[in-house]
Amino acid sequence: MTKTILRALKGEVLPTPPIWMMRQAGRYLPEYRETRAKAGDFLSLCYNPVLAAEVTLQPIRRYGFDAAILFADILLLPQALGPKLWFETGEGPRMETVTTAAQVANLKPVEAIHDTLSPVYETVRILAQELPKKTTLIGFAGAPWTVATYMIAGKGSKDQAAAHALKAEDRATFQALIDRITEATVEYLSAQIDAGAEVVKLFDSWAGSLKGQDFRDFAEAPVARIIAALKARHPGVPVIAFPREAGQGYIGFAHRTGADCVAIDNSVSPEWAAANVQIDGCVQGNLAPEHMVTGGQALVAATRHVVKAFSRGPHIFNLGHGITPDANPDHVQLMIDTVRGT
Ligand SMILES: Cc1c2[nH]c(c1CCC(=O)O)Cc1[nH]c(c(CCC(=O)O)c1C)Cc1[nH]c(c(CCC(=O)O)c1C)Cc1[nH]c(c(C)c1CCC(=O)O)C2
Repeated sequence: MTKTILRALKGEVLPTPPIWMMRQAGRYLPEYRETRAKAGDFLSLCYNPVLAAEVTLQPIRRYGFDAAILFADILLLPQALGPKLWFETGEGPRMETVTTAAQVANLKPVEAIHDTLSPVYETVRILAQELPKKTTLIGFAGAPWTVATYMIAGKGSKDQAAAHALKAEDRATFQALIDRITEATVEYLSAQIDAGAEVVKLFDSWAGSLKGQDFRDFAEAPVARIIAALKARHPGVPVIAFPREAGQGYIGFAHRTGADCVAIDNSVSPEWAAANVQIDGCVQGNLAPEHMVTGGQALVAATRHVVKAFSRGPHIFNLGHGITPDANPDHVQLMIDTVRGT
C-alpha cells in the first residue's frame, strides 16, 4: 500500500487529504521544549541526530501526521559553506555576512558541506528506521534566494533590502552566490535522499519580494535547476516547492520548475489556488496558522473550507506557514479531527 502523501504527490485525488504541518516539531509542544533544553540550544539540537530524530517523532506520536519533516534548519547549509551562524535568544538567526566577490570566492567548496552536515544525514537514517510504515519522511532545504537573503543581511529582514541592493549593485557577485547555494543544495538534498528522505521540500520564504523578471531569475531558475539535477539522480523522488507569497507567480510555477507539488501560503484563497494552481497538479496548504492559536468553531469552519475548496484535485492539507510557539496543541488535534472527519 503506497503511503498517502506519495499517492497525492503522484496526482491521486484521495477521499481525505493526507495531512502534516509546517514546524510541527516546535516550541508549541511541551515535549519539544523539554528535549531542546536537554540539547542545550537550538543548533545543538539540530546537530544531535538522536535528539533531532526524537523531536521529529514527537508530533507523529502525538497526532499521527501522515508525514514527518526532518528536524533541521535552512541555515545549516550556508553555515556548512563557511559563515558563522548563531541564534540570538528572542531575536532569531545571525550569520557572518557574505557580500563581496572575495567572500563568495572564499566559501568552502560544495563537496565540503558534508563535513558539517553529516549529523543531519544520520538523523534521516534514524528516522527512516523508526517512523511508522505509513508515515512519509520529508527532507528539505531553503531555496537559494531565501538562503542568500540571510547570508547577505546576516539576519532575517522584512523586506530583504540588503539582498535586493546587492542584486542591483553587483549582479555578478549576487549571481555567483546564488549559483554556489544552488549547487550546494543539490548535494545536500541528494545526500538526504540517499539517507532515506522520500520527498524533499524547498522553502522559499521570501519569494514574495521578487517581482517580474527577478521572480523568474531567482525564485524559478535556481529551483528549476535543483529539481532537474535531483530528478536526474533520483528519478521518482517528488519535490514540493514553496514560493511563499508568490501571488500570481504561483500560476504555472510547477510547470516552469518541474515541482511535483506547490505549497500555497494563506494570503491567497483556496478557491483561487484550486482554480489557478491545482489545475497543474498537487497542491499543499493553506490554513492560516493563527487558527492554531485561536481554535474553536472558526478553526473548524476554516479547515472544512480548505478541504472542500481543494477536494476535486490532489491535495496535501497543511498550514499556509509554520505553526507559531503560542499555538495550543489541542487546536492542532481539532484541525486533524476535522480534516479526517473523526
Ligand atoms: C526562514 C526559515 C528558517 N528556517 C526555516 C525557514 C523556512 C520556513 C519558514 O519560512 O518558516 C525552515 C525550518 N526551520 C525548522 C524546520 C524543521 C522542520 C519543521 O518542523 O517544519 C524547518 C523546515 C525548525 C526551526 N527553526 C527555528 C526554530 C525555533 C528554534 C527554537 O527552538 O528556539 C525551529 C523549531 C529557528 C529559526 N530558523 C529560521 C528562523 C528565521 C528562525 C527563528 C524564528 C523563530 O524563532 O521561529 C530560518
